[in-house]
Amino acid sequence: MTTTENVKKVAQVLTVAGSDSGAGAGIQADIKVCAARGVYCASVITAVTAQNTRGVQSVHLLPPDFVSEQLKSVLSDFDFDVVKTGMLPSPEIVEVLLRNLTDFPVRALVIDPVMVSTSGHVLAGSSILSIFRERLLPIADIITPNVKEASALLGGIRIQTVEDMRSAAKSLHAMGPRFVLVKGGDLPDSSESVDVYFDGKEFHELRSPRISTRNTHGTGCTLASCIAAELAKGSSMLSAVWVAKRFVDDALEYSRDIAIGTGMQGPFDHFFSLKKNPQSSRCSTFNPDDLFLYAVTDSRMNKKWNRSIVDAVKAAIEGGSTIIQLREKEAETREFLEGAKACVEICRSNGVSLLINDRIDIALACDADGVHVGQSDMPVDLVRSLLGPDKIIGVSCKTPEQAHQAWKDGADYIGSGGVFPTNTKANNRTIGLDGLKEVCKASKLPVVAIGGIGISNAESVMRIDAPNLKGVAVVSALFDQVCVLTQAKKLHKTLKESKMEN
Ligand SMILES: Nc1ncnc2c1ncn2[C@@H]1O[C@H](COP(=O)(O)OP(=O)(O)OP(=O)(O)O)[C@@H](O)[C@H]1O
Ligand SMILES: Cc1ncc(CO)c(N)n1
Ligand SMILES: [Mg+2]
Repeated sequence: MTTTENVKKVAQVLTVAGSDSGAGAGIQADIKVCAARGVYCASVITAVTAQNTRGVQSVHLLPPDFVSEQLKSVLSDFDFDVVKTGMLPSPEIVEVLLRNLTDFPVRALVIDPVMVSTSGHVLAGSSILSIFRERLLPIADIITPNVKEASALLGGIRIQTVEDMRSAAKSLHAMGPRFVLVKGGDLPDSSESVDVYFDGKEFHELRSPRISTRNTHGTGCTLASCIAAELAKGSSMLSAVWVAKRFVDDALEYSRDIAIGTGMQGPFDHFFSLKKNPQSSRCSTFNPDDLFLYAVTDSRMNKKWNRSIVDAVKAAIEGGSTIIQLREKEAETREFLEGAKACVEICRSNGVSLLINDRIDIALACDADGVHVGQSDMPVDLVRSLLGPDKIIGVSCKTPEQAHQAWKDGADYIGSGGVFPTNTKANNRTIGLDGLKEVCKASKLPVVAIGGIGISNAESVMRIDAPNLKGVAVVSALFDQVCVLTQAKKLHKTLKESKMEN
């Protein structure tokens, strides 16, 4: 027994699912995901499968009474934030789950309606459909069917396009869950992996390039468990879904070429973040491609155009900005913090990272994704020790020496400029395209160009032919304008066109 003093609450998930002896999917995947996301995971087993990378050889259902015993044991003892379900192989097992959830109400319920394994083996047959539709879906916070499962729940309709996925999500929402995510991992002929999210009013399409790998066994279980873990830590639903999508994406990318088992469907590594950068055991989720269209806010410009920081950020994101930096040189701390918190919420719901210029204290207080510092701000190694391994740190560099130091100190990217003269920063030396090229050549880190860049000259910057130049950062080109949205869209288009030419 513990006293109520000095107790530390740990986010807790309960997974109710089947065991996969190959450990790529099912209970084993769920526990690994939660551990990787810093969340405790208890497990109630509904069935045991004899399964490997070649397929499912055999399935053994646990007696419903024994599933009920397990549920009672943990639900009466633990304080779960979220219950997540995977394989629920019979109506009797769904029935005991429903009964236990009535006896021990939970805060959030994530339902992954597992029916068929990727290898084609039936894990839960059509006998579960009516109890799912009538009793389980109506109490779910989110359901995460793949296209085949969505089709089965809707009586066998055809789902072959993103448009079909949107209408399926809408029909499934009408069955009662608060949110629906139809996963498109198995959609035929697509260069992208697209999931469709519907909240009852709005749709979001979560897109990522399809990763070419055999190691996709367990993507569905992983996605749903990661959503559950993020919800348990207090995320909003859309932000949990985005984090989960990125987690699967990063895990697949990291595990693209690993070889476990001899079959067609290998497992992937859920602990990629511990291994990505062994020297420093960093587990950054930073994606250098996010530097593509980097929007930097400016308090003076917002004042001039009578715009709140929140409106500025919303418009920049809607126009295609891929990362946001708040640079509020003149704002009072209290006001800046309030604005920053609101912007963090907006950015999270859109899967866009938010950085704070210079102010480590604000970044910590609003739980921003990272900071950007200049050469005369706090040194990068000290920033890293204050922010910890997960946050993004960018640093401004004008010379190859500074670029090398930034890498040694543990920065994630470099902002290099001013490339062209600018009014935003007084007395700032311009390094020109040649200076930018030199920094890129010397840098082991990804680089974003900054300083006087806009629609008219963005192409010349992107053409310097440096593989680590990932994009441009802009201030006036977006925010010293009548319409931020229009300018962001135009600049995004220009950048995309120049990228395709390269
Ligand atoms: N090759 C891939 N590249 C990138 N993302 C992928 C790929 N395959 C699946 N995903 C993503 O993985 C997540 C799970 O989707 P998927 O449609 O594969 O679920 P599932 O069929 O339930 O998976 P499972 O194999 O566990 O049954 C989705 O976010 C999907 O977009
Ligand atoms: C036990 C189990 N649950 C879920 C899936 C779906 O990936 C699987 N293959 N095995
Ligand atoms: Mg699945």
